[in-house]
Amino acid sequence: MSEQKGSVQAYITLLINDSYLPGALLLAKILKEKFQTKRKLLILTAGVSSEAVNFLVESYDEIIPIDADLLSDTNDSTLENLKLLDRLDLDLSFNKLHIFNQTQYKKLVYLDLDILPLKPLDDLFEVELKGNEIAASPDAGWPDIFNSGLLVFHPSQKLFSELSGKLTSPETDTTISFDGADQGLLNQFFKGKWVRLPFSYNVTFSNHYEYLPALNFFMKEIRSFHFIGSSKPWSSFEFSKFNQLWWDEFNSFFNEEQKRQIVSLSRSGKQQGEAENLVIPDLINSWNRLTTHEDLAAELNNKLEDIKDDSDNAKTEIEDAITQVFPWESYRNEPTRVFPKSDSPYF
Ligand SMILES: O=c1ccn([C@@H]2O[C@H](COP(=O)(O)OP(=O)(O)O[C@H]3O[C@H](CO)[C@@H](O)[C@H](O)[C@H]3O)[C@@H](O)[C@H]2O)c(=O)[nH]1
Ligand SMILES: [Mn+2]
Repeated sequence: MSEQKGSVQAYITLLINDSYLPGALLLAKILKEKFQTKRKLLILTAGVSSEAVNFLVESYDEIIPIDADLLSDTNDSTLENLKLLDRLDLDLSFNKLHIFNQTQYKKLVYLDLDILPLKPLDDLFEVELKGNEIAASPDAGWPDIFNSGLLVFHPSQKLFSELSGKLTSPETDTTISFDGADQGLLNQFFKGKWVRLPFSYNVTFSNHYEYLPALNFFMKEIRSFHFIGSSKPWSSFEFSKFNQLWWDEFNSFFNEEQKRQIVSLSRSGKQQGEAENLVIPDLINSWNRLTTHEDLAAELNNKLEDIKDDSDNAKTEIEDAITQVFPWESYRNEPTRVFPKSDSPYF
């Protein structure tokens, strides 16, 4: 990879309040320190506290403030769709459109802050795009569309104005965004211009539906996990082996004092809409407690003790969680390239 290439290509992400700060800091650590990327890391910010910015400057090469009001002009139909999705917090997600306006770079890889890379992602910059094509992985919820948490694209003034123009256009119905957020808008806008990346680059999964045999079989291929949904690993102390994977990484990069500060900032960060209801009063205490596998095992054992009735299912579930040894280590092997070769079996 030449120096010149590195200077016109960058990773970009978005932070629109302090509540996603833990994700922003971990993502940067993983890309820079764990996977040693030479690409620059950019972060678009709006409504972020100065304390949070102090943390960001240590990890990101450029902090680019954006005008959050520019694109938050959501109409009634947008809000109706967000209600249907039960994600009123995504009202601000149209700010993601600002990534298309960063024309000082030729090619960008956008990552959501709830993405945990498990392998290097630099080969995404090699994806070939013609004209205004966009590369992304299919969404687990509806695989005929792409998930907008990981995107490869060429920024352009024309693209940005066309996309932002959609938000203020007189078409106020679902022809703009079928889900009321950026994913719907981008899928409708880039219809026919989507370069389909393997699912393994952006594994969107749900705690309610896991296709475990596939997960086991394709484990070594997984490049990143995406913690979609309103509950993020840093905002929940629910046990899941996936959340634990995020915490293991977070704990490996930050000391107790840093964690306390980052988590406190995140907790006091403004939450949007119904997300406020998800704030659990003693979350910080739980975070502080549940920071190692041993703590987690102890916590689960306590829960097990607490189960007095004979609710066998719940008991089995927790026992499984304690004993299940998930072969995470095998994720850490070197990845095999699966694109841009079009004869790849994963296309
Ligand atoms: O309070 C917030 C909310 C969002 N974000 C940023 O916006 C991104 C998108 O929000 P997220 O909670 O990650 O959305 P998802 O749960 O991943 O939901 C899906 O739907 C969203 C709306 O279409 C898309 O933006 C996502 O890529 C898609 O995965 C985040 O990663 C952050 O970068 C913040 O900084 N603060
Ligand atoms: Mn996301």
